Amino acid sequence: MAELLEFNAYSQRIPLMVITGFLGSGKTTLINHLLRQTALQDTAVIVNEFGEIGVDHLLVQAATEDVVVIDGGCVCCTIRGDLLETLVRLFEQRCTGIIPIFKRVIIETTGLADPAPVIHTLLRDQQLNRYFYLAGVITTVDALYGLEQLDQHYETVKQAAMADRLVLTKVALSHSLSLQQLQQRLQQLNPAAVQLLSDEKIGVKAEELLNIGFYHSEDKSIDVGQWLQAESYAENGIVPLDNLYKKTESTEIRHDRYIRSFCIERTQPLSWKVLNRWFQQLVALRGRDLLRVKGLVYTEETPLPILVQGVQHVFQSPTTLPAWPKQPPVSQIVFITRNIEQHIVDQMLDILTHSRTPQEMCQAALILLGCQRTI
Ligand SMILES: Nc1nc2c(ncn2[C@@H]2O[C@H](COP(=O)(O)OP(=O)(O)OP(=O)(O)O)[C@@H](O)[C@H]2O)c(=O)[nH]1
Repeated sequence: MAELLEFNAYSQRIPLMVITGFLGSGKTTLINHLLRQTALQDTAVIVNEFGEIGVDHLLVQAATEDVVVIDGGCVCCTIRGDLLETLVRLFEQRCTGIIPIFKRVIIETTGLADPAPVIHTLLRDQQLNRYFYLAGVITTVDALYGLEQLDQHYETVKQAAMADRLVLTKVALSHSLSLQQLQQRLQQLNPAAVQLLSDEKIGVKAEELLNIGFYHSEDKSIDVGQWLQAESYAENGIVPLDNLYKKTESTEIRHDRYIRSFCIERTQPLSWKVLNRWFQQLVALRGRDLLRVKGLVYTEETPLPILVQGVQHVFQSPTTLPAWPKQPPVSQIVFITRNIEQHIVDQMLDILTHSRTPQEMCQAALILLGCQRTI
């Protein structure tokens, strides 16, 4: 996390939304629903394989080699080469009038894949960040098989942990008790992500999936409060995660059992150097287990808030925002981790804040190294 980004660059960039979710959890079905709605016209959709898009052929207006233009001006295209290449190519085609001027991009990830590499590219690639920004992550969770998938596939846990919105699909097929249990587990796993219920016939309202990041491109407004939802992490801390498993005798590995979500708060301004060192130690020693980090920090160097976000070992360049959402200013950094406890992360920040010598700073790293790691 080196240079600070100025916020005003955002208004000139195109928002990117990632739709992820386990194999067969309903990503394509959801996208098909969304593309039919006027609120999501002027959207470009990128999928991994052309055949997979399954866009309703009745919607298709024109097709070239790897791009389909849909009624209403949406564009669907396949990843040829890598994601970066595809996005740049789409942007060029948009500028030269080969395809309609889209206002946002949806990227559908493959069901079995870890969504982190896609998110890393979107957060960090400098060429891409000149034209686009990551506006949010939407994760589909199968209401019928979601509980089982959370138990058995760490990818499902990661996909849910990285989400800004969770869309529970196939709700009409699921039993109300298991749906409730799934919602509870997802709430524990990712307390800030709003859960939307969906089914093949109903879908979800496009408006509920727009404006899910801190910057709303539609009206160029900022809403860090709803993006961060720091309060939901505080409430979440009251319920021990393991309580959700008491009713079962099963000894299977339950991947989400090791997920922790919490918010670190400081009312006093922090040194940017200290914050940087804190993130660097966390990333260097446990980057793999930092599933999602989002925060607004109050530093000694500027009266303005600085926004930080990262997924595992990749952080976006920190961005200075024009004003605090509320007074007095306070640093709030939310974490979703695998097997890293709040008190460790909290203690590390305290140690680094009061350290004077390199030996003292090492103490913070030693605490993290000393905590249980294996799962
Ligand atoms: N009843 C019902 N079926 C659904 C729903 N969503 C998806 N399906 C069905 O589930 C199957 C998989 O849906 P897709 O939308 O292809 O899922 P996907 O996540 O895109 O699948 P992959 O790309 O293979 O990972 C299809 O047969 C859909 O018709 C839903 O909400 N309700």
